[in-house]
Amino acid sequence: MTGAMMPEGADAVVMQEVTQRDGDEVKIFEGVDKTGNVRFTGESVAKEQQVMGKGKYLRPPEVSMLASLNCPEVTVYRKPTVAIVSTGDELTPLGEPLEPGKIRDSNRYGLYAQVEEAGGIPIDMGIAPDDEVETERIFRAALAKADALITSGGVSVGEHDVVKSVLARLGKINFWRVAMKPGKTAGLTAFRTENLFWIAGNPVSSLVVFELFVRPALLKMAGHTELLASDLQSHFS
Ligand SMILES: Nc1nc2c(c(=O)[nH]1)N[C@H]1C(S)=C(S)[C@@H](COP(=O)(O)OP(=O)(O)OC[C@H]3O[C@@H](n4cnc5c(N)ncnc54)[C@H](O)[C@@H]3O)O[C@H]1N2
Ligand code: MOO
Repeated sequence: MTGAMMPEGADAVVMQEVTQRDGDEVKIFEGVDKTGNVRFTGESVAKEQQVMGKGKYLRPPEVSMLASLNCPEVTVYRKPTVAIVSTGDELTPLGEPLEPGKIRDSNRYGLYAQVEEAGGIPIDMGIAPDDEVETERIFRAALAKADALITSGGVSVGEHDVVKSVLARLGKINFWRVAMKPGKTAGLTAFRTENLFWIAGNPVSSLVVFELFVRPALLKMAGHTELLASDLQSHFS
């Protein structure tokens, strides 16, 4: 009877597999330590012991622990909503035929998956053309419903690279260009309380810049205190 209260006077339990019933008697074939197979009140969590603190990530074990302590509700951070835009007239979404000179848009789908994996809620804002007015309209629409924006492509110095001038109008450019490769054209604009991350169009840049700059920011927005993967922490220290 696993889980039952100990009968009065008993202080250990023998597993029934090592016993044999013989009328009113029980034969026991294996010894058991005093208090063997007994769980005591307060054994896993002592009275007034703190089981988890602020900034703790609620994974399945934490949820199970909260349930065992009869905590049906806890205060949590809201998951950040993150709008994702690909920019460039050459881009073709999935499912459409690829015309000569066109490139399949892969960043938007990769970034979507990265946002989900980092615990955010992605909002797909589609592809913005190489046109300042339309790009600004799409960015503003995105920021009306998201806590952050990630835009890829059009951030270099070419005449079709309209993203930088739109982002300069929208807010304060905190940085643009980082001494790394891939990803050297990464930048960050602050708009009200929202962060706008700009990433080069190169698909490898997109993946790497997200991991280095965007993921830690999203984790911070979601209340996490450990922002860098352990292998990155050791690399930076
Ligand atoms: N004069 C200079 N030219 C370039 C420089 C520089 O410093 N000076 N840096 C180079 C580097 S490094 C990169 S990276 C690119 C970054 O420029 P952009 O962000 O403006 O990138 P795009 O031209 O828009 O795209 C680069 C490449 O990636 C393709 N792309 C764009 N978006 C997507 C997408 N959503 N999915 C898949 N592929 C995408 C795009 O078609 C281009 O082939 O600038 C260099 N030039
Ligand atoms: O340095 Mo560019 O930003 O490859 O990718």
